[in-house]
Amino acid sequence: MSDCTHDCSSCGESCAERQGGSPFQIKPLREGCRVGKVYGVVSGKGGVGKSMVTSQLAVTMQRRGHNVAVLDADITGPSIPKAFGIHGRAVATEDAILPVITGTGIQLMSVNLLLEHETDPVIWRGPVIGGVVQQFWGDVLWQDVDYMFVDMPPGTGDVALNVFQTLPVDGVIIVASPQELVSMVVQKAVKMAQMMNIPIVGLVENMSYITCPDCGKKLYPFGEGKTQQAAEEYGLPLLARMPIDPELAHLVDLGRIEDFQGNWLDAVADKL
Ligand SMILES: Nc1ncnc2c1ncn2[C@@H]1O[C@H](COP(=O)(O)OP(=O)(O)OP(=O)(O)O)[C@@H](O)[C@H]1O
Repeated sequence: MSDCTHDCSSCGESCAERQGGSPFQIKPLREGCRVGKVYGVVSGKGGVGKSMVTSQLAVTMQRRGHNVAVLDADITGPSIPKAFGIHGRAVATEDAILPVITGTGIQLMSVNLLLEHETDPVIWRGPVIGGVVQQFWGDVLWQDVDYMFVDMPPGTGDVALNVFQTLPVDGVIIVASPQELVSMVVQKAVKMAQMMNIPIVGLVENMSYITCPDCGKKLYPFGEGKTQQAAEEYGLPLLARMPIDPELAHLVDLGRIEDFQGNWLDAVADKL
């Protein structure tokens, strides 16, 4: 264990002297609730399209006839409700919270659905964020979910670690930009999952190329060809390559991710 500061509120260790109990216990689900498989969507750093991939995967699996839920564990940067056009607040019973249901029937929970104003910042430490995610798991009335996708906090720090240890994650999907795939940042995310014994489903490369709207030619602004090799070095399958798609960005801005038409994530869905 690293040097103890005796400040349990900012510490991720689960030692014997810990005050306030371990932050790493997985709560049981509410009576009558069911969640099948839980997949975390992770990235080595922020802004690479993790939320985009989480919501697209949810939509893809829902279209295949499964019951799907999204747990937005990116507590300090929640963007899932906006992608689905949801701006209201979740409804609570006396001792539980109801997930918000999207237009196509996906169950959602995000801190943004509980804040008075969705622009309010969330300034909490890692273990507190882990506690909120624990409540999202144990206090939300998830109804007969086949697949739950978790938008994880970016990076491999304290917050991500706490969230990993509060959810029964069956596997992770790692999202990276082409530059990231050939850098150490992705290696850190891969190693974190391996150290926590969480299976890695595969890699999704986002913002791989742009298709010229005039001639249809694929342009690779960050270079082509190195990422497959990088994936092989990690011993992981590169399951999808998503282009930079202005139409997709526009749909997210309009809150209409459920209308997207691309099938880039089919290989990921097949593997799940
Ligand atoms: N393939 C894409 N084509 C067009 N726009 C994209 C694509 N991927 C992501 N974007 C846009 O880039 C921005 C960042 O994406 P997103 O929020 O999914 O990243 P993130 O990794 O979840 O970031 P953070 O971890 O910081 O929350 C969003 O505005 C999103 O709509």
